[in-house]
Amino acid sequence: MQKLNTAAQMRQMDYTAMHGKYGIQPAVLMENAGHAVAERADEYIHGWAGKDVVVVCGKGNNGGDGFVIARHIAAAGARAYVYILGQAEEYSDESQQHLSTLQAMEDDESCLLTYFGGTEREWRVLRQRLQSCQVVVDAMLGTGFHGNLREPVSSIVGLINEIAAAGALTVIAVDVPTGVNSDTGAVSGSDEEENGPLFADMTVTFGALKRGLVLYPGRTCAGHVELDAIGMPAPLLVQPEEKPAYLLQESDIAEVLVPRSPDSHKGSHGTIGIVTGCSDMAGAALMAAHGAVRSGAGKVFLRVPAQTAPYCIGRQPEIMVRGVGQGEYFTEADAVSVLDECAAWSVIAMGPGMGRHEETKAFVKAILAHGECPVVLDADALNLLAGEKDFVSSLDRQVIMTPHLAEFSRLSGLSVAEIQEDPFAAAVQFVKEWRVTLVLKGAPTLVVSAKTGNVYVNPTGNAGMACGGMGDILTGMIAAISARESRPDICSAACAGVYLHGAAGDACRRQIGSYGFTPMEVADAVPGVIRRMEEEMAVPLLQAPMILD
Ligand SMILES: NC(=O)C1=CN([C@@H]2O[C@H](COP(=O)(O)OP(=O)(O)OC[C@H]3O[C@@H](n4cnc5c(N)ncnc54)[C@H](O)[C@@H]3O)[C@@H](O)[C@H]2O)[C@@H](O)CC1
Ligand SMILES: [K+]
Repeated sequence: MQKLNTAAQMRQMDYTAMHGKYGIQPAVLMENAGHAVAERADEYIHGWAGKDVVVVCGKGNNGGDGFVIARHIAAAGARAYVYILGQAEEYSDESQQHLSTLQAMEDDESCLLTYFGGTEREWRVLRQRLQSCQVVVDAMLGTGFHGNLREPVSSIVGLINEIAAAGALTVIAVDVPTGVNSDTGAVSGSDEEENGPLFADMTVTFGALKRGLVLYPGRTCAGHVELDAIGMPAPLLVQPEEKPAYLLQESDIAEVLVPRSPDSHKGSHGTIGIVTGCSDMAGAALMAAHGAVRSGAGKVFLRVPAQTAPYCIGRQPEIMVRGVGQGEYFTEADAVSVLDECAAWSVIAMGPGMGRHEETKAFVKAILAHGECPVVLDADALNLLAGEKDFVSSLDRQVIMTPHLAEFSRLSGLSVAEIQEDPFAAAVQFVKEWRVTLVLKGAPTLVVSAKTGNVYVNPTGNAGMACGGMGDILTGMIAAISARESRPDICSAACAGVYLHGAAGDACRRQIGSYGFTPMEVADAVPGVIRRMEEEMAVPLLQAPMILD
């Protein structure tokens, strides 16, 4: 797992490294940061030697990193044109130290400094330099940026974007691309185009990933992201933050998908009860069930309203379908027969294609109020439960809710814009109030643990998955994974489901293309993704065969 830090958490980490017990000199940390960018970008740009490079240095410590970078790339054979946006005396001590080293190199043709005052001539020369150079290093603003870009940074960003879009200019961002809020991924100038963020090809970030690099729209500005520890003491790199957030990695998923016991039987791998559907949405119920089957469920029972059953029976032989009651949708009276059998189930999933009838709400509440096994709630079950915070938060069972943005808006009472402004904060607050594990589906999907409040961000998935039915598959997958033999923690099951679902979507995109792969194809790709993980990772997910041929 990779930590996803805020600017405040980074400031604290930097402060502890420098002024706490570790006592690293500020100029050394900055040296390491600048050196890391020069080193890591070297391969990306195919070597600094012989290249003309514009390094734009802002007034803060991000600019100080730029001074270090200029020295290193000059030593590697580049010619560095350094544009300095602050006055020497405005800089921090460590930045001034690195600036004076650069100033001492001024006689050397490899490093040319310009204190940028914004005269007409300076703008003209900057434009010409950007047009004729091969690489630009963005050391304007890092974690200190907030709000909308001010001049002259705003126009410099516009100029770089314009020239990079037109030609062969590679943009390397230092820590965070200028104009991206490192906490929320919000970008400058959402309303005024001329004030927008910098679009980098590569970002080298320091100490920990920043949330703004994985949340949209910031993520689209960052390009290829590399993380460098810049010599931070190891305990600081791994120590949990106060409100932790993490980016999921494949190795985290392997911990959930442990090997199947060789003597296991279908009962060991979970009995999944999918209770959902209504007459005009039988497909959603079937897709949820198929998601469970393809995730390795031992047994999958599908319970649908009686009039939906004819559309489901016989469609997929491994799914055991039964119609409940007599109607087109579930009503409270139907709950008795489901409650009778669900004592034997490992998990219940409800919601896909269930419809929003008031009588169905009473049904959902009756099922939730009785029994102990975990429940996965999606789609219409969520729509029906909007406004039922007190009921849900008082339930004595583990609940996973998997809303997309619009469903989450209905549930939380926040507008979509309010959620997008700071999705981490909205998701964490919701979990605190509703006492459920939350899977907030989107780009990217966030998982928030009911137990700890920790946030996990999923890196897999693609825009080809933005179509009806994908969420239904995910519901079945999470249900099946939570019922595995290893009985993973409910949040781990949600994370594994989300990660595998996205990875299966990525496999479909590679094989079929970005348009037109189906939810069923994504489910069908899941076993292959697990097999690939088994082959590529050190952790075996399946037992070695007893007879080798
Ligand atoms: N010791 C440390 O704290 C270290 C910091 N490092 C670098 O320092 C950066 C953080 O430094 P700072 O806290 O000085 O912050 P920045 O350098 O990111 O930005 C601070 C400057 O940005 C200006 N600013 C803020 N919002 C603006 C806007 N909307 N338009 C125009 N200007 C705006 C402020 O007035 C201030 O001058 C990190 O991103 C990283 O690159 C690294 O050198 C590693 C060590
Ligand atoms: K930057």
